[in-house]
Amino acid sequence: MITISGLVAGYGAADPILRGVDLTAAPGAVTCVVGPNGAGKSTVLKACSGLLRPRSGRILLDGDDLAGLAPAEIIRRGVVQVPQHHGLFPALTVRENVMLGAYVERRERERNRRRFAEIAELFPIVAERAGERAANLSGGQRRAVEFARALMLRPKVVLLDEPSVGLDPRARRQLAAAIGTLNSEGVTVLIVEQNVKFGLSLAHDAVVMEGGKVLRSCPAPDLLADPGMAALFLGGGAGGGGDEPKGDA
Ligand SMILES: Nc1ncnc2c1ncn2[C@@H]1O[C@H](COP(=O)(O)OP(=O)(O)OP(=O)(O)O)[C@@H](O)[C@H]1O
Repeated sequence: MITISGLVAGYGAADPILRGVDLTAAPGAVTCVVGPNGAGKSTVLKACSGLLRPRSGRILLDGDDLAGLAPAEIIRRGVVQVPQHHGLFPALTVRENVMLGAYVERRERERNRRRFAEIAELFPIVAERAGERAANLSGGQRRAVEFARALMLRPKVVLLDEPSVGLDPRARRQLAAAIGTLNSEGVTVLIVEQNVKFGLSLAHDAVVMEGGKVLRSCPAPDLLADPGMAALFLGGGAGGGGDEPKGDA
């Protein structure tokens, strides 16, 4: 469980982008953060993974405060972020890319080898294309390999920053299946998604952000059914992503 309270964070000396964010990602659930462009959604993930040092507030992982810890320490504690773009090394094989997920524990060779075998069972693409260069994969297949890599250290929490960007509908279905696989491993998933309907259709819980604050937290189906949602997202320029019907995943 991740519990964020009073989180204030920003870039350089400028005014903070996050102005007191409170949100919870329930254990074993998928929580989707939505909101207009510039709301601060990705900034929340950067603070959780240690890429951005919060100015104040707490980010509790099962009661321990992660705020201000170094990224490598946060990974060791069980929180892994899947980056938005260019997550794989194209010249390396699928296997090499997945094994990099255990880089901070690279001396544990035997344990990592066993974990790779488990992950290859969870994600068929990893088993089927293990020896092939990542450059040869489709967009949806790459996302699956990125998720596989994120599982190497048995994380408690996986942070996904706009995973559907650039994917066609078929690849989005593969992505949805891969997120289901992450979740079936008992991982808590915190996802930021521009494609609001797609993100909410995968999620148990929803968090709406605007202007660096949380406007609303509720079950994802409640937000999907809310007629005010379209006004917020279409009006706010986030584009609603209305091409992905609920349940299509
Ligand atoms: N590295 C950075 N340096 C300075 N400002 C930044 C940086 N990254 C983001 N920002 C600013 O922080 C604000 C929030 O950005 P953030 O990426 O968190 O928003 P978001 O809700 O994820 O929106 P989007 O969907 O457009 O990515 C924006 O005004 C953005 O310009």
